[in-house]
Amino acid sequence: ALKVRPDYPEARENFHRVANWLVERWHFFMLNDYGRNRKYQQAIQKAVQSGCNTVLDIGTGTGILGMCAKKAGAAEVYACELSKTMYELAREVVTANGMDGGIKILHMKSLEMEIPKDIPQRVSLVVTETVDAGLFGEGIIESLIHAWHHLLLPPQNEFQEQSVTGRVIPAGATVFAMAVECLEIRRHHRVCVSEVGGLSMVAAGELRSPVSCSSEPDDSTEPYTTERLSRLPGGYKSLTQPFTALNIDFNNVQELEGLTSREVQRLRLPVIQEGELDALTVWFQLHLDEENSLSTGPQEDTCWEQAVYPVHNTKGFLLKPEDELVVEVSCRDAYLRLCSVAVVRNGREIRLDQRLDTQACENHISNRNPEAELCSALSSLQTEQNPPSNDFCSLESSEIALLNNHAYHQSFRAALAKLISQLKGKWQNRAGADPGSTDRSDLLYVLDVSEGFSLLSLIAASHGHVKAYSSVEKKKQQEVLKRLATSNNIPEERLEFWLNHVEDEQGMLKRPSREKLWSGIMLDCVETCGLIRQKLMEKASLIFLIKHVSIICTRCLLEDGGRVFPEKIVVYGTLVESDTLLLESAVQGREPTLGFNIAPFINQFTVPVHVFLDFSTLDCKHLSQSVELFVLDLMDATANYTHREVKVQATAAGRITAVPFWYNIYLDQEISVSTLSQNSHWKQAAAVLQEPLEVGAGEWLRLSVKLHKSTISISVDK
Ligand SMILES: CCc1ccncc1CNCCCCSC[C@H]1O[C@@H](n2ccc3c(N)ncnc32)[C@H](O)[C@@H]1O
Repeated sequence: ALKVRPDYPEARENFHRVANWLVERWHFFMLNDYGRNRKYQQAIQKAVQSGCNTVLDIGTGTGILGMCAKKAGAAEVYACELSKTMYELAREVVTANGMDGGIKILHMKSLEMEIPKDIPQRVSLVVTETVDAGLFGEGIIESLIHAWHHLLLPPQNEFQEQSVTGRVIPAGATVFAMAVECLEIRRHHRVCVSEVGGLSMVAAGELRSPVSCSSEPDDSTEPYTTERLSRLPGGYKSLTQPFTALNIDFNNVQELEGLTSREVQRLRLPVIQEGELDALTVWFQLHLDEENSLSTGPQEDTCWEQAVYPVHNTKGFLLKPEDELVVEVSCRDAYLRLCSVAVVRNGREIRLDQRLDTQACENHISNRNPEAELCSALSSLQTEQNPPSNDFCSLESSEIALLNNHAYHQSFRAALAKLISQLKGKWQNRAGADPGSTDRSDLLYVLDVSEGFSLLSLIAASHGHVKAYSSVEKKKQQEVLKRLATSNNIPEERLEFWLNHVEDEQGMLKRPSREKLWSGIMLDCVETCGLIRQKLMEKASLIFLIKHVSIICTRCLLEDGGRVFPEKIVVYGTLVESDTLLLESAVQGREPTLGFNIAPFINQFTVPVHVFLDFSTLDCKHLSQSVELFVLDLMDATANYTHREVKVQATAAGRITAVPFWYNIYLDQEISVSTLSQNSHWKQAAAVLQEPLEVGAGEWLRLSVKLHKSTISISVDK
C-alpha cells in the first residue's frame, strides 16, 4: 500500500507498527557503534590474513560482518540469516556494495545448513554475533556446537600439523555478575506496598513477575529480563564486587558441549555494603580474538543492555558487609541461570529461596544471636503469606509496577468517592427515597475495562453501594481479586467478572441486563510504552455513540451524572537535542558502518515514534519549555480535533532531534495523574525527527500535531 500511495496515513501507521517487530530496534544502535564494528573488522582482517580463506557469517543481519570478510580478501564468503526481512535486506545491502558476486547469502538457520547442499565444503572461519544481553539467548552455544560438527574445519591441535584449521570469532566470552540494590528493578518485580487504593494487599498472596530463575526451568517464565543499568532512574547500589560467573572458549567444542551438563557452580561473594538484595545483574566480554574484546558492561559508553535476574523474596532482605552471598550459576537448557540462594552470616548458611521451617528458626531464636534476627525475620515473611509460597500469581512487570504506583490508585479512589457521593446525593433528593433503603435500585454500577490485571473494580466496590464489573480474565488473577474482596470486607456479590470474550466492544460495554446504566466506566488510556492505547477513541466514542447518533438523545451507556474515567487527557511535549534517541532510531550515514552503504536500507524500518523511553534519565539538551500539544476529551469524543498547530520558542540554540511527550490524565476536573511522575508505571514516547533541525535561541518553531486513530504524529518546522 505504501508503494502505491506513500502518504496514505493508515498504511504508514500499520507499516510503522509492523516495522517495530520486523526489525529489532537494537540494529540501529549496534550499527551506529563504530567501536564494535571496527573491532570485529580488525579481528576478521587478522584471521583472513593468517589464512582463513573461507568464511561463514552466522546471523548476518544486514551483512556487515560478511562484507568485512569479503573486503579483507577471503576467497569464499557465505552468510545465513533466519529472519526473512533481514535476509532480504542483507541481499540488497550486499548488492548495493558491489559484493553480490562474492557473498552467498542463505535464508536459513545455521543448524539446518549441510555440506555440500548449502556450502561446498567446510569453512576455516565462522564469524557471528548471535548474542543477547544474557549472552546465550540467541542460541550461540547450540549454533557453534553444530558448526564445529558440520560446517567448520577441525580446530588447531598441537599434535598433527594441519594446513588450515577452523576457528570462531568471537573466540570466547567471560560473563560477569554483580548483586545490586535497585528500587527501579524492585518496583517492577515485587509488590512493595501493603495497601493499594485503600485495599489491604495481605490476602493477595505472592504476586511475582514472570522473570524467575527458579531451579527447574519451566516455559511460563523467562530466566532474566534486560535493563540499561546506566540509565535506570535512581541508579543502583553494588552490593558485591563484579565477579566472574563463567568463562567459555568458543574454539573448544568439548567445553561447549560440556556447558549444559556442567554441574551447578556455587560462588560465595563478600557483601561490600549494606543494602537490600534486589537483583543479580549480568554482562559479558566477547573476546573477538587475543587482542580485541567487546564489553556490554554497565560502565561502558556503548549502550548495550545488561541481563537482570530479580530476586523473589516477597519482602526485602537486608545484606550486611560481613555477609557472604551464595550464588548458583548454571547453564541448564542453554540459558545462563543465576540464583542468589543463601546468605552466610557468622559462618551459618541461611537459605533464601526455600520456605524456612519455623521450628528450625525457633531453635535459633533461643540463643538470641545475629542470625536469629535474620532467621526470625525470614520466618515471619513466610508465615505472613496466606497461601503456600509456591502458589503465586504471575503478573507482567508493568502490572507489578502499576500496583506499586500509589498515586494512580489513590487518585482513582478519590475520584470514585466523589462520583459516588454525588450520585447518592442525587438519589436522596429524588423521590425522597430513604437513604437506608436496601432495594437494588440504589446500587451504582461501575465497569473497569482496563487491560490486564487491575484493582480499580475492587477500589470502586470498596466504597459501598457499588456493584463493580472487572474485565480481569485470567482465573488466577480473578482468585486474587476474590481473596482481596473477602479480606477487605467487600461482599462477593458486589464483584462480577465481565468476561472479555463478548463478541465485540459494543457487547462488552453493553449495559447490564437489569436495564441499569453505568454510573462509571474506567478505561486505562495510555500503554506502558507511552502511546495512547489503540481503540481508545473508538471505545470512548462508543460509550457516547448513542448520544450523538440518534436525534432524540436516547440514553448513552452512562446514567445521568455518570462518568467515564478519565474524562480528559492532555498531551505535553518538549523539544530536545538527544544523540541517544538519534542513534537508537536510524543509522547515521556510512561513517559508523565502516564506510559500507547500509543506512538507507535499514533506515527504511525507522519508526517516527520511539517508545519505552525513560525521559527522566535520557541524556539530552532541553531546547524548549514543556508545551501542551493536544487535548483528548473523552466525555465528548467528537470534540477531538485531529490536527493542531502549536508554536514553541526555542530556549537555547541546538539541534532538535526529538519531541518526547507524556500525558496528564484527568480523572475529573481536579484529580489528575501524570505519566511522567516518579513512581509511574508508564514509560514515555518521543517523536524522532527525520532530519534534525538547527535552531537559534529565541527562535519560534511550529509543531504540527496530528491524531489519527489514537496514533499521535508530530512534525516540527520553522
Ligand atoms: C543487545 C544485544 C547485544 C548485547 C550484547 N552484545 C551485542 C548485542 C547486539 N547483538 C544483537 C544480535 C542479536 C540477534 S542475532 C543477529 C541476527 O542473527 C540471526 N540469527 C540468530 C541465530 C541464528 C542462526 N543460528 N542462524 C541464522 N541466523 C541467526 C537473528 O535473526 C538476527 O537477525
